[in-house]
Amino acid sequence: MYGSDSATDESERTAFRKAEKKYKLYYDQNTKSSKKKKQPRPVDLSEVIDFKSIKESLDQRGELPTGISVLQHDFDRPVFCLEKRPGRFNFLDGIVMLCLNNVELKLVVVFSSAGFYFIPGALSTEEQCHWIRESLTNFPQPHNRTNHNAVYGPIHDLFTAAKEKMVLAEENLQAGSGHEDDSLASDMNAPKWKFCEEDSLPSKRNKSKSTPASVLLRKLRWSTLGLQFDWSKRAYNISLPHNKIPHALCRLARKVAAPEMPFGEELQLEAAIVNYFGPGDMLGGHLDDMEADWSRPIVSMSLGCKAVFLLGGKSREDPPLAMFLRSGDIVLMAGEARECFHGVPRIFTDEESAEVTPLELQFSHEDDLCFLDYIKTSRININIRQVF
Ligand SMILES: O=C(O)CCC(=O)C(=O)O
Ligand SMILES: [Fe+2]
Repeated sequence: MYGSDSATDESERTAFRKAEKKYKLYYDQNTKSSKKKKQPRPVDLSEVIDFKSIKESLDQRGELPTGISVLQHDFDRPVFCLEKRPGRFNFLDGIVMLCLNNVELKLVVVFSSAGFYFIPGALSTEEQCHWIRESLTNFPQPHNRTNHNAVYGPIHDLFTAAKEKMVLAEENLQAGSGHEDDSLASDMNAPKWKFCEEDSLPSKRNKSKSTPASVLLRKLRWSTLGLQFDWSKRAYNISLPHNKIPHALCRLARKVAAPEMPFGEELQLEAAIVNYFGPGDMLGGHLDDMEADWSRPIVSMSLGCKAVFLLGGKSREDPPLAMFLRSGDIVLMAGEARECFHGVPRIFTDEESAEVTPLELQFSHEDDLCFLDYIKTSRININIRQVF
């Protein structure tokens, strides 16, 4: 899955790496005054596929760019589909079949899809807000693991603690007590962490050892739902305690995955990864290759700030296609597309490019300002998959 994307000399040279560097956020160093706010380096976005404007030109003029088709499907929005994946050889574009039908010889050209589908604006603003709330409050709760588990063990109620300006501080272990619900953290001497008010900490030294919940929230990079993934072994660990994927999420994923499922079969949604991106964060090129059957679809939804997504080919040498992902877009990667490198080199957190105005309006109630505060400069991705 992730992790193998260190910027070694070799990876610098691949077409995928070059595209990542093209879109990645860099700041201009040579601002004359050091007091001047550092400026993001301008990036050429002219080659980025924009499915929102493709949908507009389909709605208004019935036009579609070459290489992209629209699927008849019971989803109430158009489902776009790439006719071939990046890097695919031309002679494989169409498979020519000879059919013997009642003595008549027919020549049929079958265009197989690349297994990559894009539904722009699939989620309403209300649905987006629902999944943003869930991603920040319920999804990072134990038994679901997060990137913070490795250091702190399971953390409860991070979002509330951040809202209440709490700090996470080390607590002396009571004799015999251990981490209650983290089977990997079996070391009884491991420090235990607890949220408290900063002023309640007894000494300056304790204060310096504590971490504000708001910092931990900003550093939340992933949480996992359903079957838990053990990153150290790079495998699903079915013996770890886990919660079921919420029904509503399964229902949504099944509906989106339907065009890529054999007739009568239903996708079993067993695991999901929630990725959290702050300004400057990226997800390096990778394959999701830890599942038993790679051809099974992955359903992936975008929330919050706009991003650039790269879809490469089966080799990092294949030049990837870049496309915008906006809040409410859903992507389906199935069949061949499951074997393609992909990643997110850039999210846009500036007011103009983030395109989060509908979320701002929806989260305008006083009680929701904490969600708005987060999502204005963040992106969340939820991707759901069958493991076995
Ligand atoms: O953030 C995204 O849109 C992609 C996430 C992804 O590829 C993954 O988690 O495997
Ligand atoms: Fe992925």
